[in-house]
Amino acid sequence: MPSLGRLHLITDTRPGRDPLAVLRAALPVARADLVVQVRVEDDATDREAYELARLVVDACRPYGARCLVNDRLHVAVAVVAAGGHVGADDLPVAAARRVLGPDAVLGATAREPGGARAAVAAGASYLGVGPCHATTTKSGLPTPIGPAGVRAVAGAVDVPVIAIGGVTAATVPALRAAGAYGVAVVGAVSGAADPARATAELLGALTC
Ligand SMILES: Cc1ncc(COP(=O)(O)OP(=O)(O)O)c(N)n1
Ligand SMILES: Cc1ncsc1CCOP(=O)(O)O
Ligand SMILES: [Mg+2]
Repeated sequence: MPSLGRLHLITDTRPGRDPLAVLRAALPVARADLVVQVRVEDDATDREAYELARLVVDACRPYGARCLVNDRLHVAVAVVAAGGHVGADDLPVAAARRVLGPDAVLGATAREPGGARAAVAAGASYLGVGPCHATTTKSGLPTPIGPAGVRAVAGAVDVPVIAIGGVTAATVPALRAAGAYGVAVVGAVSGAADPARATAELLGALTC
C-alpha cells in the first residue's frame, strides 16, 4: 500500500463553502501527498455524503491522492474510498476495521497516549490528534493539547500521527518537531484567499 499522504484536506461543507472548488485548487499542487477526508455536516443526508464522496474519489484518482470518509463508513465502502476516520461518537475502532476490511486506511481520533494505544491495538492505521490549537471550524472541543500533547501521543504509538485543529503553515514546524507525521486542515485551505497557494505553503512546511 502507498504511504499515507502528509496533508489531509477535510472538506468544508458549511453554508457558502465550495469544497470541490477548493479540492480542484489543491490537487494539482499536492497530488499524492494529499489525503482528502470527506466530512459533511451532521444533518447532511447519506445521499448528500455519497454524492460528494463519489465526486471526491473521481477527482483524486488522476493525481494518486486518496479519499477517506469521516464517520459514515458505509459511504466509504459504497464509493470505494481508501478508508475512513472515526472518533468517540462513531463506530468503535475495532468495529470500523471490520466494516472497512484489513487493507483499508483507518484513522481514529486520540488526545492522549492511553487512548492512542487503545485505538492502534483495535486496528487504527493512523491517528488524528488534537485539537492542537484553537479552531473556529468545530465547536464543543476540549482544550487544545498543543505540540506537547502531540509529542506525548507520537511517543506512545508507531502509526502516523496527523495533527488537527487550528493548524496553519506557521504552526506546522512545531507540530512536526513534536513527532507529527502530517496535518489535517479545514480552514487553512478552505478559508484562504488562494487555496492553491495555501496548499503549497502547508506542503512546504511539511516537507522541509
Ligand atoms: C484527521 C482527523 N482527526 C480528527 C478528526 C475528528 O474526528 P471526530 O473526533 O470523530 O469528530 P468529527 O470530525 O466526526 O466531528 C477528524 N475528522 N480527522
Ligand atoms: C474536525 C475537527 N476535529 C478536531 S479540530 C477539527 C476541525 C479542524 O478545522 P481547522 O483546521 O479549520 O481548525
Ligand atoms: Mg467523527
